[in-house]
Amino acid sequence: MDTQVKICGLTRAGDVAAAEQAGANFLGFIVEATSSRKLTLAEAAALITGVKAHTVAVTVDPDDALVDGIKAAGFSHIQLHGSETLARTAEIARRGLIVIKAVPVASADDVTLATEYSGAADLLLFDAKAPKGDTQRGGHGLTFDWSILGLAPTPKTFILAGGLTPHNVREAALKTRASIVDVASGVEASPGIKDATLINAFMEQLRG
Ligand SMILES: O=C(O)c1ccccc1N[C@@H]1O[C@H](COP(=O)(O)O)[C@@H](O)[C@H]1O
Repeated sequence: MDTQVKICGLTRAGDVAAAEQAGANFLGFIVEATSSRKLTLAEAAALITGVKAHTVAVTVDPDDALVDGIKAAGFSHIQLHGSETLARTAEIARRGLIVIKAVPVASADDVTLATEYSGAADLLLFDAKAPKGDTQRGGHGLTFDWSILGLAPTPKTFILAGGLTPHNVREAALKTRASIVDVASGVEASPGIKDATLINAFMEQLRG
């Protein structure tokens, strides 16, 4: 299976090395957001030095200064995991980063709505909805009903996130035909602290 992998919420150099060694294609860092995995931009920038995989700065409603800082720091991608409008997403894309727009999914309508972002963002990421009242916008380890993605047209290339683990990643990839699968909590010992054994198991299970 040639599904690509994004390992997200990295906070330590050793975990970055373990993810790269395991063959992750995208490495994600939560920047300046309400998160148990959050880093300052300077901390995240230090972690991507020498990294060969695509580097993703995960943000929630970033302002222009943060977007420009992320570009200047050398990240290839920015992930928008907040309430960015279509216009704001297009505006951010014009600032020169590859844009991933995250969309919470609970119904076919959410998928239909998400595809409106296809023209503005380079990639769509489907994630589970955050629990009500939780200020952290992602990384909850919650899955959503993957069959929903079959109820509305999806782009040919998209990212599947939300509660993926070594135990369910193969089934998720087969059922959704996602081009990229994304994991944060499913390969962790605790928030932001990855477990190399789980990272390797995730890759092995996906590859079958
Ligand atoms: O992980 C976080 O702390 C986070 C905070 C704010 C926005 C997004 C965040 N994470 C993203 O959520 C998905 C799903 O995480 P999980 O695998 O269910 O734990 C993750 O891949 C990040 O892109």
